[in-house]
Amino acid sequence: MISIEGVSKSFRPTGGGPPNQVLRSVSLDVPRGCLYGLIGPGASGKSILLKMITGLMKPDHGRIVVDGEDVTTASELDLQRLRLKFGMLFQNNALFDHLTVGDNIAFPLRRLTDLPEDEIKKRVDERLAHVALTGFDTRMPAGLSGGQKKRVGVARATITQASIVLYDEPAAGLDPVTSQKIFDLLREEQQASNATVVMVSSDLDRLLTVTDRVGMMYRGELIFDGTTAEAKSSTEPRVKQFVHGLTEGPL
Ligand SMILES: Nc1ncnc2c1ncn2[C@@H]1O[C@H](COP(=O)(O)OP(=O)(O)OP(=O)(O)O)[C@@H](O)[C@H]1O
Repeated sequence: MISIEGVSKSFRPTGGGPPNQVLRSVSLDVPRGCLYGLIGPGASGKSILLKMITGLMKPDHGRIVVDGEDVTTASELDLQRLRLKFGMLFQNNALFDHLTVGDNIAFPLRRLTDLPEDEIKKRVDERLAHVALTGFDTRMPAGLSGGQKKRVGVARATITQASIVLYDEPAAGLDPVTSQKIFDLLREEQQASNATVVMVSSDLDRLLTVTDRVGMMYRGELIFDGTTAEAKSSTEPRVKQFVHGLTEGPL
């Protein structure tokens, strides 16, 4: 369960001028075992909210409680322990080019746990099988297609069996069929582990095929929170325009 309570954040421009308020008193509960899709136009605050859930960025006001622990006041030491709870696939969190596929996937386990190497290898092989890349462990990322790289990213994000998994644009740059396959894979992973997942994606047509609930951000505010069906039938003009990709409307 992720509980976001009245979170606000502003940035001061380096050259002076008025602060840019990027989150405005956002409150939101993501229930355990929910696949939550966070949508909204560019620069509306979606990625910032994901970063705050991990404790990577602190809000100016409000707090975020993850499985009963307040990540906004957690010390660096607490956060290190808490990061075992999190699997992440961030927008620019590309694979390490100098590491093999197997070492990329093993990376969170080596950094966050002291599991023996044979156990790590077992888990890497199991993850590779899950994302249909058995035998790819010694390959280098440069030799993979875009879709294969994303699947390696999914394997890395899920290897610690984290109870909370965050994805920022997990299928960006892929063709529609490969993109749908990535979303289906994420959904399967989430259901198999009953993880709580928050996913940002601008590929609404595919995102909304796998979400349980949807939230829409607009200029730093959460203007909608409801089930996927409610999002699709919303009459709120901004939500309706965005969800259905209409050219006419307030956006
Ligand atoms: N470190 C930072 N310093 C200053 N401003 C920032 C910083 N990070 C983000 N912002 C600003 O916060 C706002 C929200 O950014 P965010 O990345 O959360 O948007 P987003 O909704 O994820 O957008 P997109 O869909 O384009 O990725 C933007 O105006 C951005 O310029």
